[in-house]
Order: sequence, then C-alpha cells, then structure tokens
Amino acid sequence: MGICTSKPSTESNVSGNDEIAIPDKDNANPVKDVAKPADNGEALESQQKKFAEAEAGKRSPFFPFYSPSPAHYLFSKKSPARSPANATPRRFFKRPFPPPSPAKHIRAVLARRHGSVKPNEAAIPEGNETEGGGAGLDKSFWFSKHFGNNYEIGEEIGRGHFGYTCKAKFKKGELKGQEVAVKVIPKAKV
Ligand SMILES: Nc1ncnc2c1ncn2[C@@H]1O[C@H](COP(=O)(O)OP(=O)(O)OP(=O)(O)O)[C@@H](O)[C@H]1O
Repeated sequence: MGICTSKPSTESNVSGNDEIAIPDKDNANPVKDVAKPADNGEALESQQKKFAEAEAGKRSPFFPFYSPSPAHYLFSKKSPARSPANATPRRFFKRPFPPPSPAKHIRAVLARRHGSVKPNEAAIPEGNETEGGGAGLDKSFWFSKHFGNNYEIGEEIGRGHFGYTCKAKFKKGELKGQEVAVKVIPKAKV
C-alpha cells in the first residue's frame, strides 16, 4: 500500500510487483517499459513470441486461452481453398421439365377428327330422341338428321345468347302431339 501522490515517487518500489510503472531515470523510454520490466529479457522475448503467434493467426496476445476457429485459414489470403483453381465451378442448371409440346394437343385433335371413335357420336345416338325420352329433358346437343321427321317445328318463343328456342310437336310415337321446346343453336356458335 502506498500514498497516492501527484508526483511519481521514487520510493514506491514495493511489494515485489514487477509490472508496476516505475519511471527509471537511466532508461531512455520509460513508458515502453511499463508492461515489461526492462531487466527481464526472457519476458520480453516471450511477449514478442506471443505477438508473432497472434499474427500467424494461432493465438491472441491478449487472450492466450482463446484459439480461433479451425476454419480460420480458409479466410486468409494465403489459403489454397481461396485460390481460383480450387473454387467450385459454375453450374448452369437446365429446366427440370421441358415445356409441354403443342404437338400433343394437335395430335389429339387430329385423332378425334380422323379416329375411328368420335366422342360426340358415342354420346349422342341419332334418332333416339323420341324413344324412351318421355317427358324428361332431352340433353342431346347434336343435330339429328331425322329431326325433321320426328318433330314439327312451331313458332319461336324466346332467344338466348347462343340461339333461339322454338315450340315443337312430336309427329309420331307414344308422345305424338305433345308440345316441347327446342333450342336451336347455329353451328357457327357451337
Ligand atoms: N321449355 C321452355 N318453355 C317455355 N319457354 C322456354 C322454354 N325454354 C326456353 N324458353 C324461353 O326461351 C328463352 C330463351 O331460352 P334459352 O334457353 O335460349 O335462354 P338462355 O339459356 O338465356 O340462352 P343461352 O343459353 O343461349 O344463353 C327463355 O327466356 C324462355 O322465355
């Protein structure tokens, strides 16, 4: 313990602590020797060693217990991992799936036109409008060649967006004389 004075006391070399700042009249640079005793050559050497190691990226001079990341060398400029020869080559990815070919749809249309089975033909048999239809709604949206033979078309009763609706009467069969509504849609609008 010493008395705190504004002037540095020359008698304050006490308690055997080597690292206390002691201005030395003989020493040319007293400030430099604050942390290292001037007469201790080994300590100076060891400290220089510490700095040299720290510069090499092995250890911090201030935290000797701290060791940097093992990947530290990857970020140094001298690292072989950063050389362009070892860099990952650029890859150009192709599209995972090519866009669908329009030829597929064209083929499907041609198959429908020239194929053996016409979908509409299978769904709407001709000349069956009167058979078993009864009073139910006939949903066969296809012009029958025998339409004129089976129905007697009357006056127009209404108009829609696509066509017009007419009165019609059955000519033959069980439903002869029964009135129905027939919706006529021009081919151009189908
Ligand atoms: N079974 C029916 N009995 C009496 N009138 C009908 C019958 N069906 C249709 N109509 C008359 O005909 C008009 C037109 O009928 P349509 O079914 O063509 O109309 P829409 O469905 O609006 O037309 P679109 O389907 O072309 O848009 C109707 O507004 C209605 O007055």
